[in-house]
Amino acid sequence: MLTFVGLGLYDLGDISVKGLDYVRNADAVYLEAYTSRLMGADVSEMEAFFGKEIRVLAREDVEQDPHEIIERAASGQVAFLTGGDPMISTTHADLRIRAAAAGVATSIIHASSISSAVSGLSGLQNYRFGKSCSVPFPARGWFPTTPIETIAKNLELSLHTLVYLDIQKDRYMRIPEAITILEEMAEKCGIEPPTLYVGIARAGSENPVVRAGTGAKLKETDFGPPLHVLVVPADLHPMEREYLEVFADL
Ligand SMILES: C[S@@+](CC[C@H](N)C(=O)[O-])C[C@H]1O[C@@H](n2cnc3c(N)ncnc32)[C@H](O)[C@@H]1O
Repeated sequence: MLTFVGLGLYDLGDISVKGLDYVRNADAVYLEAYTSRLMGADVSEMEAFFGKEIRVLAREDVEQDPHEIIERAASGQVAFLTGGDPMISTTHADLRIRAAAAGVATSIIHASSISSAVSGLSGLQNYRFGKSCSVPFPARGWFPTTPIETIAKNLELSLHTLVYLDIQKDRYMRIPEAITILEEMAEKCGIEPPTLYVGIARAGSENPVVRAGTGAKLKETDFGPPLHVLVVPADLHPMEREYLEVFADL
């Protein structure tokens, strides 16, 4: 059995009781740490908490060569851990399909996700979000503008945009850098940059920071350590505005 287990948003207290029980009884435990990270616990703390050795997976281990995971799941109980909910904004649908094709049973143990936490922290209504996008760290000769195009299309439809920020081996994109990149993308595409953002840091922790305002204001705001995420809101419903005034310093 291959079970996708969500770790939730921030630390070891965020896994469900069902998830914890499964991991503690698993024959093998893998951790996918490239689409999201549990910033409030490192791998050795997780190993001590679960009482299991954990193998940390690189993107290639999952997307190109998942045979080991599937083989072990064919003969035992395998836990595949992911930050947040395991099936939100990740590529794990492919792994589940491959396991099913190999005749291996699969299941999902869900957990809290950044995609729902943003609504609670910002007051922006869940049903008003359009397509989400991700801002990658620019690389030499590579500067895609799809994120700002997605935001522009959502704004035309009066929909909010959830903007995920890039995670690389040892670096995490932060809100001020993401806003600067979005502004450069807007200039490159000849469109107006967004006039309002909501920045959220460390959702799920005891001290998440949530601030709403212009790009200039948020670039000057100290959001503290990662993970960070952004929302570009469309026109605000009066209740959404009031919530941002009360809880996000709008
Ligand atoms: C691709 S998404 C993966 C989402 C994850 N599977 C989930 O359900 O929460 C990862 C991105 O979401 C954002 N993110 C995830 N957890 C976060 C948190 N606790 N606080 C702020 N941003 C977070 C970051 O921008 C991060 O790069």
